[in-house]
Amino acid sequence: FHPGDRWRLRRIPGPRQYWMIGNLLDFAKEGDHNYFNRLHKQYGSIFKVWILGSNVVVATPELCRQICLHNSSRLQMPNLYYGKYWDFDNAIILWLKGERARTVRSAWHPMFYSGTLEGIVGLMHQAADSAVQRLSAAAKSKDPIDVSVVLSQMSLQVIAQAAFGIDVSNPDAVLREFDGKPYTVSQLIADIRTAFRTTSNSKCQYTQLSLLFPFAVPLWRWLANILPSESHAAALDLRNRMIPYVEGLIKDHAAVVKEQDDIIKTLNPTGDGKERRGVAAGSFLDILVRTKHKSSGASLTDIEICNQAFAMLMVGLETTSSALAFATYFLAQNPDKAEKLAAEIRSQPDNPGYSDLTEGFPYTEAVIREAIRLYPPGSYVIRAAEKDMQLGGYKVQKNQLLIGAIYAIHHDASVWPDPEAFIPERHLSADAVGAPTQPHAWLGFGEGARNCVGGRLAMLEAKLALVHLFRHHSYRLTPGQVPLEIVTTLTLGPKNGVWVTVHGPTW
Ligand code: HEM
Repeated sequence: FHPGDRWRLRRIPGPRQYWMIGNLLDFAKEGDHNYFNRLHKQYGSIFKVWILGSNVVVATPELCRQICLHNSSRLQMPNLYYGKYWDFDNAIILWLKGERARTVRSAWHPMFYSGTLEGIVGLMHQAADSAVQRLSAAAKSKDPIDVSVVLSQMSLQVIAQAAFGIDVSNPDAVLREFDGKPYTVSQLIADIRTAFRTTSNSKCQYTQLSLLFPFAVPLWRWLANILPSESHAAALDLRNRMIPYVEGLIKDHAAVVKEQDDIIKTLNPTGDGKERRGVAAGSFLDILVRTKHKSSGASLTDIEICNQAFAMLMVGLETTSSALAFATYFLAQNPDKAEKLAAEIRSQPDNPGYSDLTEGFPYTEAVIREAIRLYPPGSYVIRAAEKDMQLGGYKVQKNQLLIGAIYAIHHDASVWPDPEAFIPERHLSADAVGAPTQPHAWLGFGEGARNCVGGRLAMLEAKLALVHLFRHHSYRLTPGQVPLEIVTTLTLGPKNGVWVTVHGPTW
């Protein structure tokens, strides 16, 4: 069906590809992490698959690093939307390329400077305190609780407050009204989850058809809008709420900025209003509104700003809370490690500040890194080859889609001894038992110019959360969850949550 691809990649090993569907069925059935892991064991460090296009998959730290360092764009998913928000999907950071990607990424960076992060540590303590209160209530009632839900509410509280100053602690609080109907915090949370699930829309038949027959995209777009699939309809529906909501925030922000400028000008008529310009810690919107495109000097459009705001809520929520849920899962299974963690936490001040958290708590950090190693929320990276290149002894051509199979690398016994075991100590020193046998083997935040921008925020929040969760409580898994069921949408997360019973500080 794709004779050109078949011929070009003929020397690279890989599973049999079926007419039209390639390897899509196995990929969908097994989940990307299991599928690439199995193929890595069968075919080695480099192999080819066909999943909505031909892909060359690499599964060693060195090759993964090579594709990430030499290429800085990914696959662009087809845009199947109509109407006033059609441009929205063209601004998703994950798919941006070249100068536009650099500008938009640079708008994210100040969010993660030390000064900004220092400013939101207090907020993180508050959010973690609320999570602990819910866990204490579960300890009292002795009822099992899904810790992933508690952690995801905590992450949302942090990210929504830090980025927009929205208080999401009350699920019934009304954020705005649309056509006289209230838009509440719980609806926003549901919308973020749907947005996350439908971002790449790879399970929608029209997306699949567009990737199979790209020349007919206008036809698939038309069909998607008159006969939408379930996921396309959900994605459209939430755009009609979330985009006006964020647009409203931008308008409010502009009004506040103008008011402040007016006050400053009244107090200091010769000034130019720059006194206000110090970036208020946590105001992602403020940073975005003032970002200019590097070449044209033009401001970001409202749609671009909305999209980043949207993305911040999505990626900031699911990834960190999944990593924390996984960490709790492994700690609940390994009481000796949980005890060691609790001992480190109890040896430190109650409410550690920014530098205590970033410079201290080595075991806590090792626990998080180990949880992400075993279940990386970003289970693979994608790049498009910028030019013809040699990869693992094979020639690949410009524009070839390349995948770095993070999960498979993290589970490779030749890289990580005893790979299925939860051993946080392996991250503490190069000669520790279980330490990786190769450099750059931990790829939890990706690599290169398109690595995770939010890694520092994620690590800070995760450390602080564990400090709160394990200072006063210990956790036992409710039966029937080993091995944990995993779901992969845009990221990898626990399929049915992580159910635990909550107990006192020690086992
Ligand atoms: C434990 C939590 C997290 C994990 C494991 C994680 C992992 C990843 C991975 C693997 C990538 C792809 C990197 C690559 O292609 O090389 C990525 C990209 C990204 N992450 Fe994270 N992430 C986490 C938290 C966050 C947070 C909290 C934010 C922001 C608030 C964030 C924002 C982003 C963005 C914007 C990108 C795309 C960057 C680009 O395309 O240039 N992430 N993340």
